Amino acid sequence: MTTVGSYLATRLAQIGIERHFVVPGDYNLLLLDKLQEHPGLDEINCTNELNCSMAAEGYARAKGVAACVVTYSVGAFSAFNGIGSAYGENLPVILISGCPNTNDAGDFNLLHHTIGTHDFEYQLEMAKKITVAAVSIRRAADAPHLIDSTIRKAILTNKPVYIEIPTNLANQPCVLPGPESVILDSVESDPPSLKEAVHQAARFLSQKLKVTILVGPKVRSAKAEDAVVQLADALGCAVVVMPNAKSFFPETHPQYAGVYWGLASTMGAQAIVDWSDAVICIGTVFTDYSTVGWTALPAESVRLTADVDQVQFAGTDCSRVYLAEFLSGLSLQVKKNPATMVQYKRLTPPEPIVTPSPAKDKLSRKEMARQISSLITPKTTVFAETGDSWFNGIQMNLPEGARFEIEMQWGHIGWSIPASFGYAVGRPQSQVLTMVGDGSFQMTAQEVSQLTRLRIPMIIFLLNNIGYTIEVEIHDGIYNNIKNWDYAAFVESFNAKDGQGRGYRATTAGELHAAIESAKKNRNGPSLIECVIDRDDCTKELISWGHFVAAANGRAPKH
Ligand SMILES: Cc1ncc(Cn2nnc(CCOP(=O)(O)OP(=O)(O)O)c2C)c(N)n1
Ligand SMILES: [Mg+2]
Repeated sequence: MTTVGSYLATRLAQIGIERHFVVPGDYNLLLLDKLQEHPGLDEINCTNELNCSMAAEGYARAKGVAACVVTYSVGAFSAFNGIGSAYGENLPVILISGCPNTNDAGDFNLLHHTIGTHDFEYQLEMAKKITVAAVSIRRAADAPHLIDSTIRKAILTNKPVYIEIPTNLANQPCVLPGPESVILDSVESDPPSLKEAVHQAARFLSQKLKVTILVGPKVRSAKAEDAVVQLADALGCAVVVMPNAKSFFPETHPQYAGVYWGLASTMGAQAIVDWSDAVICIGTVFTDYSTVGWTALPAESVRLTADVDQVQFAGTDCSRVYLAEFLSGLSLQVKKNPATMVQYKRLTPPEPIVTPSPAKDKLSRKEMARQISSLITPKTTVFAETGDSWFNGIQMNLPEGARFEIEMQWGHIGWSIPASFGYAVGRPQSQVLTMVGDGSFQMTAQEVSQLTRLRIPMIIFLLNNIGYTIEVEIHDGIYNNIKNWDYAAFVESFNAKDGQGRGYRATTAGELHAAIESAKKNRNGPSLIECVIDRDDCTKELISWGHFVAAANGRAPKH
């Protein structure tokens, strides 16, 4: 026999979690003890539950799955925000919340950390809306089945789930876990559907002259990145990626043709998609933001959509066809069709060389982006926060192996600080560079203290343009003005006696260069470099993007 808490700990370790993110509360303390007792798990404290859930979201980007443990209501309500992000970003995060003693409902007790009624179901009902499975364990005997079935749903769907454990059950006895295959076994495509999908897709493509592959964000969660390369090699066509799929196809591949993001695209990418008579949309998600207010969306007639478990195009719709299997099967049936790659090379001039600014020059956005870009190595992971950081990041070229993380679906400003922290915990071998605006930073800044605590050598580029510039470009108003902070001093305030965090302020090209050289040497803690930029010195892509998003937001009511 084991206990409910130890059963959960075993399952979390079996799915690959080594660090779980927590904020303690009296409803989860016994559970935290049980998790910490497991030799394969180490808890990571966070400063609040919003950051805890975002750190788990970031850890899932690094490790494929994550868990965060919070207390009832006052903790879980904040954590729901990170769960929303995990849902939108296709990340299996397991939200675990303590909850009232199983006797309290029946005893008609009123309790702390509740809304002050006898209803203790509301949190579970809320969780059902933002997860693919939400369970409340009311008896120890039910724990094994509920835990296994809920965790399996997260693994199969790459979506978040919710498990609620009463404060008096974590230490109650239950049976030992069975084989891990019960939660980890993969699922295969339906063979006749797979065969039909591959056959019809090969036929559709054989009738096309100008084929392009468009890679979307779901290729990561579908574990299909290698299969995309296989299909690209078989076709020889141009391959473009959506902004939230940057780095999910190697930018050093000879057929890489850039980021397709309407007017915010990298050079030549939009033109080649517009020129194509077939666009293989792999794991794509077309939203108002990713289509620049619906101005960049390949026509239905040219789209062959290959989704996580479905293939759809003119006259064909096949379900239970898993993405990696479909792409690999298709790569064996298609013929070379390099037309779009030939055309891309013809219509795309070589990248303009950005010359370094003289050291004494006032720091410009362009010079900041140039210096950050030059830091990226195969071991780098770039985090780009909502804001002009998105547009700066999209334009940066990535060497083989470098990764790029963006939260375009949920778009919670401040995500990048806790998420990059969680990512760095999951992938300590990466050098994480985070680009975050001043407005976003102010949302979740205190999580930098955990980077100091764990001595994580992250470099944070804080783009200080004294305001919400991305909002300004959508629609301006006094609400886009924010209080300035002394960001360098703020970060060093977390050192207290023994921390090694460093803060720098760069107002010229030379100061930025010097700050970067110092930050590279600081291997015992985070380095934040505040880049002081003019409020209006933003990318031209943000200006165009903001215009079209504002137009989409402003469409007159139809009825
Ligand atoms: C939690 C949350 N609250 C409000 C918003 C709306 N929003 N989106 N972007 C912003 C401004 C971001 O400003 P910064 O981080 O300074 O970025 P830039 O100035 O554009 O570089 C807001 C206020 C949001 N995206 N997420
Ligand atoms: Mg700003």
